[in-house]
Amino acid sequence: MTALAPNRTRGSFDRRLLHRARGATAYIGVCAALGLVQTACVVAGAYFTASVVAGAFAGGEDLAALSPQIIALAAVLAARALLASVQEAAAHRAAAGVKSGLRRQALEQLMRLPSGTHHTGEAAQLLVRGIDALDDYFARYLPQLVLAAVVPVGILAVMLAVYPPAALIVLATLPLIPVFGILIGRYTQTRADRQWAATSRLAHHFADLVAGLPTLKAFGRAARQTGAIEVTTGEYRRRSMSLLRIAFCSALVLELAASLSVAVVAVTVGVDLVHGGMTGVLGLQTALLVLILAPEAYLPLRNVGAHYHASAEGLAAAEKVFAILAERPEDAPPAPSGTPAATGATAITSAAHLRTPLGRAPTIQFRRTVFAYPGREPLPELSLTVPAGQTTVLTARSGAGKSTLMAALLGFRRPVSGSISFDDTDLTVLDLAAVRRTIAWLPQRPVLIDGTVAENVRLAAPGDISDPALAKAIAAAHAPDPRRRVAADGSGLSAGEAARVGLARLLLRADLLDPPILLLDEPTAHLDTDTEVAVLASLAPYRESRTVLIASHRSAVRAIADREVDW
Ligand SMILES: Nc1ncnc2c1ncn2[C@@H]1O[C@H](COP(=O)(O)OP(=O)(O)OP(=O)(O)O)[C@@H](O)[C@H]1O
Repeated sequence: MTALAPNRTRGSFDRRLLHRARGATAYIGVCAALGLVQTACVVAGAYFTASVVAGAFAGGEDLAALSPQIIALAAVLAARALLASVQEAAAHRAAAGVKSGLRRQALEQLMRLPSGTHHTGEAAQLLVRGIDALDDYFARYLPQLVLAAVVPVGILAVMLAVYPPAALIVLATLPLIPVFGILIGRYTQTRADRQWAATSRLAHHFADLVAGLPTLKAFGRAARQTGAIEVTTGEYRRRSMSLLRIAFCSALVLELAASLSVAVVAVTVGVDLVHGGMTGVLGLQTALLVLILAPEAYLPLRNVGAHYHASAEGLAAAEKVFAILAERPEDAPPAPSGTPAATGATAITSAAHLRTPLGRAPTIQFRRTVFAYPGREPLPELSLTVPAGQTTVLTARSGAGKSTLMAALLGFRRPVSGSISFDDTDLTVLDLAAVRRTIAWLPQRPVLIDGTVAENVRLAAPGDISDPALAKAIAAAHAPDPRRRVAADGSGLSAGEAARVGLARLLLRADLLDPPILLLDEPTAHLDTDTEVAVLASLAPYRESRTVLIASHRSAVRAIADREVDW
């Protein structure tokens, strides 16, 4: 699992997040509008507070005389509270929209990518916890970013109008906050990276340890892992504490810079008051207004820094999602318009098309096809014909590429050279979704979900599946009791039972969708001879008039072959 390290290169405002999601741009508009109203509220609140205090202390006004200002102040405070809740609601709406958009796009892309490209656990963590972390980005960080742009400008304008020296002091000291923030950020960058790496190592270590616990126990090595865990968690603790120290120091520095700046404003205002630069009720009111406004000018900038750290994980997750979205799927999109696939002239574009009026299943041809996995020697070149309507058994040695070949027919793998064709139409110009609908596939290790055997078999085809159809497939495959519970890791079933659940799925798919191609990868590898014979007998009617490709070394399977292929 890779750590979700914060985005270091693109800064904290990722336009792609806004472009990718409907409603997010509107949300920024809402934030800007609310920011303006909030600025007005800050200024109005300061004004009314100053006038009430100055009126009461310097002007000697009583409660009745001051009540209009007090009511106005209460209204301003209520408006601020209302704005905050509107802001919160808008933020959650926007975040929900962006998150579901990102999840949908990432899921679609993951389904287009070859299986195994991404670690399942990592992808699940990214799409669930990682993307959820964007809440902080939308609900806290972005609004503060907008406020940081609007509030100081509004306050400076008011200060410039009522007391220019304070405006100049704030103008001169305000940039210190982002400058200090950036300097501290740079300093913490490497440490934060190391912290993310340590978190990742710890997560890996734990996951591996738990998965391997039975083996470790069997070999009497479980106790020794305690030391290893101590080392990893110790490193994690040290790095966390060091990062926390920096976080506290950084907050202190920003706080100090803001406080000193406000103190300079306060001293200037105070000196002016003492030396008679500001006199009377109006003088005190102006002084108070400036003193109340000064910290408000620094506040949004300080908050931006604080909320950036909170939203870093969400940003990092978004970055990883964008990396996935940028990956080029091996199953490239269908051919551009004008090509045979697009016009439908010669292409296989639907299951119905494959079921030709002759009821003929396609001939599949691999011509000088070479497959290669990253970092591995390419597999040997292969030319092979799988004749229409016949059963071909692949008997090549283990590791020769039989499963790879089946994955390629489903579009999960692409040859680096050579071609694959269905009835002389190249796979690359076919609509992959349509091709997949024409195939029923039993992988070597059928994927299982948490649930009952029946629920697992029902994955064969979309839509409602009748109980009799389900029962027929389960019986034909000699699968276990449909009510039995299965875990996603296959526990609850033996390897042979799991294989028969996969076979029941294939048979059900064949019954419901009538695909003209069957691919079976080691269908009887874990079965005893009697069950194997029974299962192969059940398969016999399904093989008729279909192009069937089976990978197996078993003699009972080889006995049903019209053709055997080795390489
Ligand atoms: N995801 C992968 N990454 C790297 N190499 C892989 C991957 N999948 C398969 N290979 C390699 O490609 C080769 C062919 O694998 P494949 O599973 O297609 O063989 P096979 O003929 O089906 O083997 P078996 O009979 O043992 O199932 C093997 O050397 C295997 O190690």
